[in-house]
Amino acid sequence: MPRASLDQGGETRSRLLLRHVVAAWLLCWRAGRLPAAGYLLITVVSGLLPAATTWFTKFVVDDLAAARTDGVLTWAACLAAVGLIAGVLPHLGAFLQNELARRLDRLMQDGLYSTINRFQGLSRFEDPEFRNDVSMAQQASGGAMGPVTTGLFDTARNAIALVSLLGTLSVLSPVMAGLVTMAAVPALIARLSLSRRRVGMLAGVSSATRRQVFYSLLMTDVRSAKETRLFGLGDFLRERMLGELAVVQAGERRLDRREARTQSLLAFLSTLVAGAGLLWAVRAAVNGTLSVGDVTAFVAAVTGTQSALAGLVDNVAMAHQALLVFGYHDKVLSLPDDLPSAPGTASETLPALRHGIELRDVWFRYDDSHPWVLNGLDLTIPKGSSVAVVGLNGAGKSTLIKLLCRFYDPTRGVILWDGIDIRDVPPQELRRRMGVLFQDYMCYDLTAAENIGVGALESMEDRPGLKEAARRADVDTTVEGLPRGYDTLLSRIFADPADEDPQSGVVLSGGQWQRLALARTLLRDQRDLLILDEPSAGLDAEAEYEIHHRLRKHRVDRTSLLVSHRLGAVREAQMIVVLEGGRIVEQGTHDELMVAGRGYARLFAIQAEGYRGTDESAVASA
Ligand SMILES: Nc1ncnc2c1ncn2[C@@H]1O[C@H](COP(=O)(O)OP(=O)(O)OP(=O)(O)O)[C@@H](O)[C@H]1O
Repeated sequence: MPRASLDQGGETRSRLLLRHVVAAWLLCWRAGRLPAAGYLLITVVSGLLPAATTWFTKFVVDDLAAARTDGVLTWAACLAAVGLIAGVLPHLGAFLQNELARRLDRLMQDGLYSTINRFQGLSRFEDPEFRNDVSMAQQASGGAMGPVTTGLFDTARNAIALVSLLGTLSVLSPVMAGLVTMAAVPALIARLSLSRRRVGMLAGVSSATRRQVFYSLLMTDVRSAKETRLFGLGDFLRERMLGELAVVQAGERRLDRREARTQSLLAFLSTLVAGAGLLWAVRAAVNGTLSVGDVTAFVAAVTGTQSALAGLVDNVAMAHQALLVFGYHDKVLSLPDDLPSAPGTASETLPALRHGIELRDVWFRYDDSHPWVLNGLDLTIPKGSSVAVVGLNGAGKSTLIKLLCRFYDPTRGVILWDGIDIRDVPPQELRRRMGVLFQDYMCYDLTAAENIGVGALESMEDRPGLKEAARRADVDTTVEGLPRGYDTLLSRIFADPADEDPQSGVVLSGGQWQRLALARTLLRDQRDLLILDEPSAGLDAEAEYEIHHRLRKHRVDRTSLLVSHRLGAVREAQMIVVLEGGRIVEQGTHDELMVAGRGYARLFAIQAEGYRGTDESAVASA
């Protein structure tokens, strides 16, 4: 089983666990001082109750046996009061416990997702180990964290109960106290080992769990529903999901079997010790060494001690397990930044672009085991110029954009912004200066206004600004025509079922979504660099012409980078760059490239011919 011990930076397992205990308690305290203090108080009082019950019972029984009537009622009243407290405290405790768990849950989720948001690159999100760690950390943020709060508090309560009961038992029989304690040691060791195995198993099946979720999402998500139905993938996906579930359950079953064996053995051992103790106590009472009250107290103390010890072992094991899971949360939270700046060079801000952006001998591959995607790329994008990048599928166009946005750092070479290495400024600073439309843009299940507004959160409430961006992307009339205009929810899955207006959730067409995504980008049009990756792929011919016409006007005097397979759309660019196999193979204006008569001219002729008809001679002549 992989990485159950979670040794980070060579730290020993016990030190790591101790650090997690301290971190969990501090977190718990931060989450809610009042419920934590209240629960702690209840824990201490509840811990003392079993011993108090034992002693008060002994006094009542002894007084009754000796026919002493003067104090017996007081002892009985004390016993009743203890019973009353014991009856009420668990409910109060449960409320505080739930409240604490809720607050802790919120704090942990906040921490986890703030950390995830802190990672500015994309590589971590493509790393299966990171995904597994996050999925384990998500478990720590949910209900599974209960044992760290309740487990640790309950451990304290059971420890208090145990100490007081052991005190009682050792007064009556030190040998028995030792025996009962010793019998708990193997139980503790076995349970700790089981909890370690369980977390190891959970981590080991984490990929299978993620795949199981993936298959089940494919069966329920509206976006995949078309293909799953058209291709009849339902049974295929269901079987795959069940296959992954079987892997997860096989791991659980193996562990449950081992747990059942171990627990039965331990239960047998503790019953044996209790039975032997009972025989000894009854014999001692017959011999007159113990009173009747002593026997009652002895039996109660043995049972109480055993159950407190079992509870303690249980709590320690559960807390141990939860702490191991918490370790993943801690691990994710302590991950360093994924795109660190070179030491001593970092600058907090990036000035506005004055001269241009230069890619100097940029080499890039997604992973050491992957082939090179960019092979020593040299490209200058002068300020105020419009540059177009064209090339066949897989040539590296989108990768180039991802590098410009600093989602990855070049494996070799540099990208300079007015001579500043972009690795020396925070990625957020760089992105603040850009407007980008990705090829695989997002369609948010939000309102139309929000779908545009997410492009620049500070403009979310600026309705005229949103409308202007929509107008430039030629989508304002479409949005105005929606049942609730800009406030129409662009999703049917989150529409309120109680809402009587059947139009409250609307689904846009592919081209309308694309224009909305373009509006989102144009909301940032005052930024220094505008990047458009296939901005018109989903548009009809008329709309494409219209959008490109608008964009051309819009890009005048703005620094822009346009990626498109439609060569008619890029011909106005001041510089066209042809990428092939991660290298620039041609560069120039449309006219220059046509005169050169190489790959660009050939592709242009093929596309032009496609629009004109099938006159092969035109293609051949190009
Ligand atoms: N996240 C990734 N991890 C690993 N390889 C990737 C990743 N993204 C892209 N690639 C690989 O990098 C190469 C270039 O991909 P890229 O998306 O940059 O091409 P493109 O020129 O934009 O293609 P298209 O015209 O099809 O959009 C491809 O071989 C692709 O398989």
